[in-house]
Amino acid sequence: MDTEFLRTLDRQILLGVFVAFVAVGAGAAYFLSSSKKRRGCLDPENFKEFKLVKKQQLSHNVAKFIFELPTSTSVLGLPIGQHISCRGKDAQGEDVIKPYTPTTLDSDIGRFELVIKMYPQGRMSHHFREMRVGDHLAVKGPKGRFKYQPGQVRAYGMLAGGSGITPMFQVARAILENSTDKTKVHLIYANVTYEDILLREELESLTANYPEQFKIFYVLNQILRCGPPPMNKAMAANLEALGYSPEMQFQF
Ligand SMILES: Cc1cc2nc3c(=O)[nH]c(=O)nc-3n(C[C@H](O)[C@H](O)[C@H](O)COP(=O)(O)OP(=O)(O)OC[C@H]3O[C@@H](n4cnc5c(N)ncnc54)[C@H](O)[C@@H]3O)c2cc1C
Repeated sequence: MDTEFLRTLDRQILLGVFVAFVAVGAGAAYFLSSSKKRRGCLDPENFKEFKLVKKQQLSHNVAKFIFELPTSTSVLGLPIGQHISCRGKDAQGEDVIKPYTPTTLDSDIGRFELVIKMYPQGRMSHHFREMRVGDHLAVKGPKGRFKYQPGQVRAYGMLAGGSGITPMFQVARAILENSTDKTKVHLIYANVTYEDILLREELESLTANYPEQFKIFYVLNQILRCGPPPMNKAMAANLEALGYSPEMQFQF
């Protein structure tokens, strides 16, 4: 056989082997990095500390807390519809643990955010009020029974009051930002005053971006109720707990 032909063939084989190695290496690196990314930073058994890098006051009693993850490509690793347990100290210095739902998803890398409403007498509220940039928050998770599968239902009806909006926002965002998920979301969100509406801009931007899929109904000031007695009783108690005094409710 012609030696020139053989040399060309050798070069082609070598080039082929080299390209194959590069492709396999790149594939392995991608797989390792994405599986590492998917692993997340939470531990269901032990509290882990996350550094507060920004605290943004949104109103007199609501603030957004931004926590840093170990690297700029880390994800929290919280399944949709689940929450975390946060540990802090109350005004007496006693440990307190409460559930919170981040408003960020795993598509938000390197950080996670909490929007917290702080009540004057609240034990964990005290901890968040006192937190300063550079402090660490002890977090454990994931927690929760709700498991979301894209497209598992035709539509979700959601009922939220005050800070109860955070799990709804998390689920709604995950549905709407997934272009293959056509689930509709109808949210009724109750607050005492307009100023109390949490995540208002974020919710408005979801309604603007997904007008066919996401509908939100705000309820303010006065509630008109009608239903069977057990339902009326339960609604009255729940609404009062949300801050609607009996004068703000009317029962037909
Ligand atoms: C799954 C889940 C996710 C949650 N996610 C968030 C979140 O992302 N952001 C957030 O701010 N909260 C969230 N919460 C509520 C949170 O867990 C605490 O209940 C809240 O922060 C109050 O805790 P605290 O220790 O400060 O108050 P506590 O010491 O338990 O209560 C003290 C007083 O504060 C007032 N108070 C407490 N809670 C309420 C309330 N809901 N409405 C009106 N008055 C109240 C009452 O006067 C009460 O007597 C979530 C709750 C659940 C179950």
